[in-house]
Amino acid sequence: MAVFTPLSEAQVAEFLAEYDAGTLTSLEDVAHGTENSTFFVTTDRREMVLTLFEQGEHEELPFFVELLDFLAGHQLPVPGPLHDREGQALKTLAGKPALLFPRMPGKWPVSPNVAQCREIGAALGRMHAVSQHFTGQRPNTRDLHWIKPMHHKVLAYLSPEDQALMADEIDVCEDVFSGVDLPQGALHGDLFRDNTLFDGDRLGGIIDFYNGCTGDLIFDLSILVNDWCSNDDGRLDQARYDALLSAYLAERPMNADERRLWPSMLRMTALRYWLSRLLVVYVDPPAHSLTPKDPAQYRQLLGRRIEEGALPLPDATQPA
Ligand SMILES: Nc1ncnc2c1ncn2[C@@H]1O[C@H](COP(=O)(O)OP(=O)(O)O)[C@@H](O)[C@H]1O
Ligand SMILES: N[C@@H](CCOP(=O)(O)O)C(=O)O
Repeated sequence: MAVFTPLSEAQVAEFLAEYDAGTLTSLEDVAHGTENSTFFVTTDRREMVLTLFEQGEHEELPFFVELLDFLAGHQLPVPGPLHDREGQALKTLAGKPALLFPRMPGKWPVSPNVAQCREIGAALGRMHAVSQHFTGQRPNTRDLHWIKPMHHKVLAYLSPEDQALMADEIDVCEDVFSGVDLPQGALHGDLFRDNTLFDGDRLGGIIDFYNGCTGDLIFDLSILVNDWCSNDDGRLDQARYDALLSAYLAERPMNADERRLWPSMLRMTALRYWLSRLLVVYVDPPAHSLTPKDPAQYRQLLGRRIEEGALPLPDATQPA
């Protein structure tokens, strides 16, 4: 997808004059944004990314700014938004809410290797160790409170077996998670490979925090593991799984409840993406022409997590 709101160099030069970020030397549309208009902006001093918010909940943007400010302030590899000379990060450009970010190096890892899994596991562990102290609040908009009512919208499109699987999984989740208080903190909320940038095996940055929220830390970790450590057939790759989790646990050990509920959380977030992808395909397709992500991939992943059963966690004291 391309840019939805085109910008001229003159518009961006005038916008940049409000920051202490140098003089515009080049402006480039970013072709592969999916929801917002994104531009690479280069000045005589630095490289940046300009985002115009085209959709979504604009009233949520101050939360994302606060979260990114907090994480960047703790030296995590995230693009902390630039603030203008008045101290404002969230601005308006071409009538749209706008944020300017530092440009992080690298590209997203299509087939992540063990070293990259170790790196992202450690980064999320460090992020969660500090994000437990973040004081902002935004409830998780994709947890069981969302899954349960939304699943009714897709049942009609599923085979009888899949209808039963979805309903049974929701019952299992309600049963195992009820009455348990898992460690909380700020979450990325969608830490797929394509929301990271790697320069070789070095993590350049974690981007796209627009699913950011507060909630169960292992919700975030299980999204990461399902996407980064599954093979094409949905089975977990043991080496990537061990590397990612050992690195995470070395930064933020899990408590007993988290260890016990870990296999259930992997299943719940597989269900979450099976459902969100089904909703995109059948119920609420995007206005613009995007190829929807395949729900069947996460249906398969859920089946694999069920087959795998009580997955052991690696010992954080043993380097993978
Ligand atoms: N801070 C950044 N540094 C480098 N590249 C970025 C940064 N932010 C976004 N990008 C690039 O722009 C693309 C689109 O950004 P993203 O925030 O994911 O938009 P969308 O929500 O529209 O998909 C990303 O895939 C990435 O290539
Ligand atoms: N990474 C997701 C896409 C974003 O999901 P959403 O539910 O927050 O819209 C995927 O691979 O499905």
